[in-house]
Amino acid sequence: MMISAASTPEGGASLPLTGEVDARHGPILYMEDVSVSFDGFRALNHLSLYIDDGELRCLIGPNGAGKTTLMDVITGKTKPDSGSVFFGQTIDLLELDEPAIAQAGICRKFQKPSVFDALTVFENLELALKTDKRTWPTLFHKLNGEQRDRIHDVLQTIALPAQQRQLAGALSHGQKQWLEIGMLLMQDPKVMLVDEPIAGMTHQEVERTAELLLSLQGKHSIVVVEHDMEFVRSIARKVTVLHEGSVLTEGTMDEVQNDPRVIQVYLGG
Ligand SMILES: Nc1ncnc2c1ncn2[C@@H]1O[C@H](COP(=O)(O)OP(=O)(O)OP(=O)(O)O)[C@@H](O)[C@H]1O
Repeated sequence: MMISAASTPEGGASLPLTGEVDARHGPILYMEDVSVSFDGFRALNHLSLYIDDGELRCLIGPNGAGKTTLMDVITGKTKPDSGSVFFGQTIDLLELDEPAIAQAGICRKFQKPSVFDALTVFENLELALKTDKRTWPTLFHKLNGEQRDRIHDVLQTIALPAQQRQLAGALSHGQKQWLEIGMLLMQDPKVMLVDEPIAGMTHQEVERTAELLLSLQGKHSIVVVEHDMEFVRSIARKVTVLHEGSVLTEGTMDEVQNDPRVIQVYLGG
């Protein structure tokens, strides 16, 4: 879970603060001409991608298209062979390690929820507060009013105020996913990368997740990787289709679904 990485930045390096990201004259996040090879296999092939400040972007593509590798490059897990990756206009992500990138305001939600089952919903959010954990050794530190308000705001956003005293382990699968999104929100990220958020959810949970992600756009820039086309249609403004490590096309869901190249890639024909 990126929360732990974000909350334990390696000391020493001067880390850019979230508020300093400069997206005034362009995208909040961009990758240009990025290539990644694994043992000679090109997982990303001269890929360029631009994400606007506050947008909700969906990323689709067949298995092996490079979606996970793209996320890994943005979060610093994988360093590309070539190309550039910038956060705002000034922060070169290739110069930062994973904890520094998380600290700068880019967080990632993996497919499987990883909340602390033995803690309450409230305590999970409390743990995720953007504080320096090196000077905060216990859970039972006294929250100030602002921190309490922040937790209550996030509880409202993820629609779990009624469950705040419940153990996270007793939540449904969907509720655990929302709690983990809430834990990321506690860090007030600029960019959230969300990997297959609805896998294993009930129909009702899927609808609620769509509402949640839609409510976050504008305040955060969100990149969602998802295979479920119906879900993508329900949230997408702009869809990027990856194929063989490159952007095949971008546009509205209707545009990409009617694109013969996309049809061919998905049908394999
Ligand atoms: N660490 C690695 N070593 C070798 N090959 C890798 C590695 N990581 C990814 N690949 C290969 O790179 C290609 C792109 O993989 P990636 O996981 O990014 O695709 P994806 O679009 O996320 O696929 P899926 O939808 O199946 O998750 C695949 O062919 C994969 O086998």
